[in-house]
Amino acid sequence: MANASSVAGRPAVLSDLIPGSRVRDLALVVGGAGLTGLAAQLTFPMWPVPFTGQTFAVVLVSAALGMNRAVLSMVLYMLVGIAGVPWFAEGASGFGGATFGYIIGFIAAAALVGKLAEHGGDRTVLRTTGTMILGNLVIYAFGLPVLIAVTGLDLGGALAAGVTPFLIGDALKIAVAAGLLPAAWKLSRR
Ligand SMILES: O=C(O)CCCC[C@@H]1SC[C@@H]2NC(=O)N[C@@H]21
Repeated sequence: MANASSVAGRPAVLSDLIPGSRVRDLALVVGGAGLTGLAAQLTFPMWPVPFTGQTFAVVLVSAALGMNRAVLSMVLYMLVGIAGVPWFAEGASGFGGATFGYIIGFIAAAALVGKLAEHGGDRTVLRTTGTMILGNLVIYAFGLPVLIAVTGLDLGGALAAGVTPFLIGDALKIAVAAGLLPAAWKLSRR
């Protein structure tokens, strides 16, 4: 599942530095879903939307894996959770619910963050921060309509329940993730 630049011999995203192909890709996809499931259990219960570690995992995994593998990883995360594995926030599973839009948003964010990373959006702290902020905004954009539909909140109420309380925490998660990727590139000297 190589992308254009890794085919040309230059690693496009961090995980291209790992040798291998199919088995490597499978391990990365499964590992990314697993990390997101673990991060979902780092949670601070709030109603109707809990604070969790998921956004940290989503932006980190997406930038490190690139678009195709990241999208597959988040689709796997969603499908396994729908199938009954309790690895959504607070040990939940199944289809639907007030926070299901965010889970769909993880897939869209994976596409955007992964694509931007393939084009160098994870090479400096500043660029990585911008890439990850965009990904986080996509997660909110998918989360809000479902939150409104399921809870009956109006837009103002949904923003107050589903976005505003998370701005600082999500920014801190991005600050950590945005420091890790360029540092890893530097260590790899590529
Ligand atoms: O039910 C789930 O597994 C999804 C929970 C989504 C939580 C959202 S993601 C964006 C925002 N940041 C957080 O820490 N929590 C919410």
